[in-house]
Amino acid sequence: HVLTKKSIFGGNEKLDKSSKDSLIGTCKTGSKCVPFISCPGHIWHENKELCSTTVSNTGICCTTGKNISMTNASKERVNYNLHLDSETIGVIKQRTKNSMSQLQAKEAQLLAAGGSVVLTRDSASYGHFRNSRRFSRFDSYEVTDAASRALEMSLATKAFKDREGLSNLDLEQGLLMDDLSSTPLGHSCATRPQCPVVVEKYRSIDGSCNNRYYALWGTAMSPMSRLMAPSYDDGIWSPRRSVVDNELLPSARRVVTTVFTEESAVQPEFTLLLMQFGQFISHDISQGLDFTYGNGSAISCCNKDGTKSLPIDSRHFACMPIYLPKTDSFYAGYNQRCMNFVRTVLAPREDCTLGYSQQMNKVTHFLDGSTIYGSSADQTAQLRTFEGGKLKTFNDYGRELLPLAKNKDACLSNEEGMACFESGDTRTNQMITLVALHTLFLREHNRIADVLSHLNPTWDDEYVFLEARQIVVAEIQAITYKEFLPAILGYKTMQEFDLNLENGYDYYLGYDSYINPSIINEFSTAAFRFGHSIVDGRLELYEGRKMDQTIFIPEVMFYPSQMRRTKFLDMILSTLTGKPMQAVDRSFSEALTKYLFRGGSPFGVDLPSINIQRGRDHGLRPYNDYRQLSGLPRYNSFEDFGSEVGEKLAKVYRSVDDVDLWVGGLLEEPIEDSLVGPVFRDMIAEQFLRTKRGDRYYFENDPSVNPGHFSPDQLFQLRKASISRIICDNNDHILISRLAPNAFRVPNVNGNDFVDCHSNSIPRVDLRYWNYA
Ligand code: HEM
Ligand SMILES: [Ca+2]
Repeated sequence: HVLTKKSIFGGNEKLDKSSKDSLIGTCKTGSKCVPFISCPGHIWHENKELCSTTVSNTGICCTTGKNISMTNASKERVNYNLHLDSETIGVIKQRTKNSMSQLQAKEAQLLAAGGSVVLTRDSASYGHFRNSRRFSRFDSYEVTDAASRALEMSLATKAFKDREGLSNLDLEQGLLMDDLSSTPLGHSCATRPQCPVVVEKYRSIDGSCNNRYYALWGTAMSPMSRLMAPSYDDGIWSPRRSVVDNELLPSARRVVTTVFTEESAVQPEFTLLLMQFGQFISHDISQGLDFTYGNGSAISCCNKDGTKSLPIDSRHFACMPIYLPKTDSFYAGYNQRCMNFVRTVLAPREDCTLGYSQQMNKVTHFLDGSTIYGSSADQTAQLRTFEGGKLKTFNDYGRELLPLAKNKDACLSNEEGMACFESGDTRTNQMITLVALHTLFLREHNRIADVLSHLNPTWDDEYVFLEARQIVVAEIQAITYKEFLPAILGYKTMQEFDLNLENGYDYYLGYDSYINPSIINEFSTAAFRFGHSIVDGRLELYEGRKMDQTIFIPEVMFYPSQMRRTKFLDMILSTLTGKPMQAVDRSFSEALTKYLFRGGSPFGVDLPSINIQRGRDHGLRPYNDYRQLSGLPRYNSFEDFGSEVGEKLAKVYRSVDDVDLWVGGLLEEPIEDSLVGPVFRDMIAEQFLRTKRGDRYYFENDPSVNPGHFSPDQLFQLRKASISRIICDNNDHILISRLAPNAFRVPNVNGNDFVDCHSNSIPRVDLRYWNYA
């Protein structure tokens, strides 16, 4: 019996049934059995045909793989074409222009008035804003320009919607399909990259032209994609409201203090390194930036002392401050009633149509080491030495650290003797354990560059750089799919979604040019933020057996100077690989809920509240809608969440259909051997499937797809890559000579026993297979 693997996505490769376990299932010809989430457009189809994706899991027969998102009500969709004639466009254009000038005039007015409309550097909210740091002045200009063009299109959509009397549903269904590029509104559209005619052997730095037909897919500064159309009150950008009476949703902070706790419970199987690697790769694939004023300064939405939010007409249009209840168990003690929150910048739609707003992803959507190399040619150039293919380092008395940041704003303090680092990602200094990972991969690049130069003496700087980068990216991908994802998702899900690496010398044959590799908004704004629950607020550092210190993490956020202590990196790595992470549950360290980025002030910001608010900012639909998307029954009452949590939810939300995605997802029971519940599991698995199947340069792809493909021998080597090997090869060799073979798992449990770094149990990627001389 022969199944067609790629038929639904356009290809027609024949596969033997026995070759892929994930293809168990019987569907009519022309359709494929996939997990529900992989087939969004069809979930709501009347004649849905069920099938089984693995022995135990139910899926759906799917005839299209295009990422079309429809809402529940799409059955009632009326099919009519709207024509944007030149008169209509003229009117819209004029209205948009007026609205834009009004916004600009107001901004200027706010800035001129001064006072509390700009954040002060000493506040915790300014620490939060540091996560939005632009790389350079030019970078800042580019973001602002793209964001304001996108905003223009949103305003144009509003004008059109009002004029034609359209409903929100019309917008959700993407009814406005006319390409406006040749109309007067065209200048607001995304600039389409010019792709080289000759095939490029290496992936571009900004991710452009990865897809041969959709050059923008996955490119830095392009919009995030979505599983489902957004839920906005106006159908365009204003935050959703309660389904009960269209009143405001409960304060995000009130949800946090009512539903979440701050207890510490360890996850005994996995180490803190799993947490830290998770943040590292989340930074590789996603970064939303907050709006700023045109001059780059940080927007404040609260008054100076935080006792109230600024009135709507005297604050920036991107303000969405978080209301802090008078009775708040923590912030009330500091008389705080307002937490700053600024909305994410928008990106022009790829297809130059009118429609709902879309959030920009600042970095390349691909898992391509952009945290190391940057997401623009400009940025990469500043990180390279242009000698021997290497990246710049700061040589601190013989220890190679990340280069020092020139930007005074990159850390809390950037004085003489302190340290503050530069890398391909502007969030590096946020966490000292994150700095440690960046340092390891920087050293790995330079280590590989040295070996390659030695093996191939005729190669010039450029060639060594590109080859070393390609190997480092392959290692990151191998570690992610071989070690990281199985820990998060469990082996069954890895199989069901076809996420495992191929074996031996085989190429992966699943690339599909119809798959949009872009980051899914629901993934980065909710599902992958499950990681905030596994953070431990305190890090115990030891020098051998001697206790060195306990770090309360807010003390080292944007303050990584201790990296300069000789034994510090090794101590950090010992802790990351030796101590268990926290459990995935509804409990968060107070380091994140009370003291985040506090710097010198007595209180910080609350990350869980920010996550909830961010979900509303990005128009994420309520949790229940995504249950349906995953093929699960909707919850009808709060009780369905379990009686204890249900009661808590009922205290804050007025309907189960109001519960925010991030909240609902975290409250789920983990399924089978996975760390997360079914909805988050589906979203994470679907994202990493697209990240793999939609990346032409994915390291296992074959020569017919990947112009920079590896040889079978090289692939065989790359599949040996492991996070333990990366640490063994790139630590300071002062305190670390032994590690467990899988450093994401707690050592000395289930055979994951410490071995010497020279042992074959932590295999090496043998670079002699890159000898072309
Ligand atoms: C010490 C640990 C961490 C800190 C202090 C931290 C802090 C933050 C902050 C401040 C944001 C931006 C929030 C916003 O304004 O919306 C953020 C976003 C995010 N975090 Fe974390 N985080 C940590 C660890 C993690 C981990 C372990 C993961 C995943 C395994 C993770 C996944 C994410 C994701 C996916 C985003 C959204 C990125 C984007 O699209 O902008 N974080 N985090
Ligand atoms: Ca990337």
